[in-house]
Amino acid sequence: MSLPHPPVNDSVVEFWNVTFRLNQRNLVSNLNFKVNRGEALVLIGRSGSGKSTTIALMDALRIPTNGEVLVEGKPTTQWDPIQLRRRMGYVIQDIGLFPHFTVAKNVGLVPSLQGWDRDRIQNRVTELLELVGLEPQHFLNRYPHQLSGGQRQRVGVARALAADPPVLLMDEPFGAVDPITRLELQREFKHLQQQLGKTVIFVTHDIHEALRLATRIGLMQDGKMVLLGTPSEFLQSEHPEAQAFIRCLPTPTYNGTADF
Ligand SMILES: Nc1ncnc2c1ncn2[C@@H]1O[C@H](COP(=O)(O)OP(=O)(O)OP(=O)(O)O)[C@@H](O)[C@H]1O
Repeated sequence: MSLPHPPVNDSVVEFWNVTFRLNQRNLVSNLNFKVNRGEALVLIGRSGSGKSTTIALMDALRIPTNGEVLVEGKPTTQWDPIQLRRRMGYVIQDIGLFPHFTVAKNVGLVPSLQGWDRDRIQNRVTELLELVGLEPQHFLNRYPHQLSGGQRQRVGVARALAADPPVLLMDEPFGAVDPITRLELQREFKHLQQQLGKTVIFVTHDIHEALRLATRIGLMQDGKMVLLGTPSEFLQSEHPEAQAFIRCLPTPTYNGTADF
């Protein structure tokens, strides 16, 4: 009789007692949590609560003062930073598209840096634009300034997905668009995440967004993670900071599960 396999450690990112200190101040302290493969962990918190710092610790833009951040089981300090960042697509609010590159060139940038041949890049770019809902023939040759904010955000998501990284780090990626487009982007993003099975760490200070997108929500306050749980656990929490966010919801009966 064969023995059962040992349990597989399926955490993609792990924080072990992580503190990051700058100018004699802890920007985050004693963070302990794991992000499982395929989950969408949403970090929520007020401005300045440490969300972006937590993300920066994942791709070694910040190195812990104490403790360790493991990515795929290896401390970020032991990763080659370039290899590490190739494992992680990064999307930020102010998207950072190159203004003098067309959409096609922006989206195909990482694959071309990785030496893919031209046809493969072209196919990948077309596939990704379709995936994020931008008709390739209309958008391939446009420049970022010829796009709306929401279209730029989509190009940013396509670019982050281009080399098929297993992890996506998204820091307020839908911040700069009107609420209708934002809802549309959230909907498409959720669909994409489920379809592609990516592990996503997503930062927001919008409670609606957190409830819509998260498999789990991590609530940050003053550099600490004060709550980590599913959306329904979050909604049931009596933590004062969770309550403060819940009060921002339009009706007390909203349960975060409504279709959108
Ligand atoms: N380079 C820096 N030098 C000094 N303090 C910094 C620096 N970067 C961030 N901080 C401080 O660290 C704390 C956490 O910042 P962080 O950007 O992680 O917060 P956040 O939750 O992402 O905020 P926001 O929602 O406003 O983006 C804040 O008090 C911020 O002022």
